[in-house]
Amino acid sequence: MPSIAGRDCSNYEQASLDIEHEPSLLQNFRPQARPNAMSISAKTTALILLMGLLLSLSAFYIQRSIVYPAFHEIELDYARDNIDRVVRRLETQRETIDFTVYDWSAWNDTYAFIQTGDPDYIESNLYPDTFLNFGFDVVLFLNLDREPVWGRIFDFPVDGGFVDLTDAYLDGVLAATSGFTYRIDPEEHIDDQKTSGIVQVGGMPVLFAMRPIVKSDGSGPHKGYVVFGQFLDDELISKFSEQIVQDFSIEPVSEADVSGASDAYTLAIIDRSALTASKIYSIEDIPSLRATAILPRHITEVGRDITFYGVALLVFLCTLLAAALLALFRWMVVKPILSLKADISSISNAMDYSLRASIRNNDEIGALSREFNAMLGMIESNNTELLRLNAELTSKHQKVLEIQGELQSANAELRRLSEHDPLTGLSNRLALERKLEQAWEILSRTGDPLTIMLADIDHFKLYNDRYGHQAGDEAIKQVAAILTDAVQRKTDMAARYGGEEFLLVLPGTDVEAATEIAASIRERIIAANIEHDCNPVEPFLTISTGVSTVVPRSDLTVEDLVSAADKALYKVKERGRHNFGYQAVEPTVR
Ligand SMILES: Nc1nc2c(ncn2[C@@H]2O[C@H](COP(=O)(O)OP(=O)(O)OP(=O)(O)O)[C@@H](O)[C@H]2O)c(=O)[nH]1
Repeated sequence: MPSIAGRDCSNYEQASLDIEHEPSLLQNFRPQARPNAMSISAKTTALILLMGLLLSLSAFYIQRSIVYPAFHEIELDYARDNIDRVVRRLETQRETIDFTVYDWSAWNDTYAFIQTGDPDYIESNLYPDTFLNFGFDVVLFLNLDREPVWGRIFDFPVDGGFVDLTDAYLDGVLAATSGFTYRIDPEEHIDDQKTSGIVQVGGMPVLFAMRPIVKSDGSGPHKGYVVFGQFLDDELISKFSEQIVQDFSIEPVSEADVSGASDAYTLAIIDRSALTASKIYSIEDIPSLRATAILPRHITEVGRDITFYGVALLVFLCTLLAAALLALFRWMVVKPILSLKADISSISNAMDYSLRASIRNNDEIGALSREFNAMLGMIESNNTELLRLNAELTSKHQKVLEIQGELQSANAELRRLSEHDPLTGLSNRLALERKLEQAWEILSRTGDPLTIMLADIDHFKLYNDRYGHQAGDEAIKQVAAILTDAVQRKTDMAARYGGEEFLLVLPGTDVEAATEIAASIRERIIAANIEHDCNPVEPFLTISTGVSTVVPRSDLTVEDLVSAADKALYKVKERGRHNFGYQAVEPTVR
């Protein structure tokens, strides 16, 4: 079992080992990139692209939901304005007819004419060029019975001539317009004694105005009616369209058609490039015509173009901005970080903590580099201190090992001294007693025999007396060597039992083998021929040996065995020495 010192020393050794391998251990802690790790560049690119996409979608949404509808609303306003212009043109024309009617109806000459039918009045005033100038197709002078005193229906072709259509249309126009006279209230002020409207004659709308014929000062009673009118034919509509620079068409409506919404606009989109705008033209609150214009959707097209090019420009600018931001980010952030990482990797690979990372920027990454360098400084300092401590520890460990070696030597020597006889080097009494107890216990279990031999030098007192005590010691050492050689087995033991007495322990040796060994010892002593000229037995040194063998059992003890050997020795001494004898073991009577 290793000593505590040894255990401590092994700990020191491990500690020393740890320090020596510190760099490689640090390498084991180097973080490994995760397989699915996403770089900052990729994340930033994704973020910028996402922001660009969101921005473009927002712009697209704003354009579609705010800008484009605003353009559409402007377009509708524009359409309403245009159809209003059409209606205003019709109204202006109606007012023109009415004003002209006013001139003719509140005139003493007309007042006289309607009563007399004076041909001079006709000759002087009612010639076709007059109406050609006005552009009026219908000219009626009606008496109070609504019968024409004079009436003509013309058509004025574009060549400047005129066509008399009186015969074809007079009755129709009369039938359609004469019913309007009830609208004129003669009790009203002269300015309000009027009516106007649109009637259908032969499928053609006629815009007309009617006033009662009074004197020039506006006094009555009225004697008839003046009706002027115009066919709202294609020619006139084209003329109006040119004047207001807006094509339009008209169609008759009745009150039932518009069901009270006489001024309502009707706007309908035809396709991407055109829409229709309609409005009811009412005269004296009576729905008369529906004017309809087909309008190009220029504003919507402009809005659509602005929307498209606006979003396209925004996407383009976003892309440019994203690319610029990304490049800037890579230059300002990613590149310095990669440079710092390269520095850290090379320092880590070189395991040289005296190296430092380059500080390229004076920003957060520069601050990070400085912090890293400061940490390297600490590691370097700690490393140096660790190396110093390690060297110190190693030195102390060496000393401990030396002391441990010395202690082990001393222990071994102590153990040897405590178990061996200093003169002969044989086992001493203490080791002998342990050996006997151990052998007795083992053999009592195995059932094998245990032999002991008690050898004693004959007449050794005489030897000492003859050759001196020092020579006696040498003789004792020689006999010890002979006995040691005689016992071959590892389990055997030769011990110094007393002054010139020796005890051999031979586990597993029976009587026959023991007898052979005893004889062999005797032969070796003879062969050694150690001079002892005052030995009464032989002229050389002799020994006597008592042998005893027993299979250890519970009713016997080691002392019984030793006692038997002692008896055997005693008998050999009595019989003249220089021999060996056997004595069986007898239990001690207790
Ligand atoms: N030189 C020396 N003499 C020893 C030592 N130990 C014992 N002796 C001597 O051995 C002698 C033993 O004498 P005795 O016990 O009378 O026996 P013996 O003279 O050998 O006669 P027997 O045993 O009867 O044959 C004594 O004189 C002891 O002094 C020793 O270590 N060295």
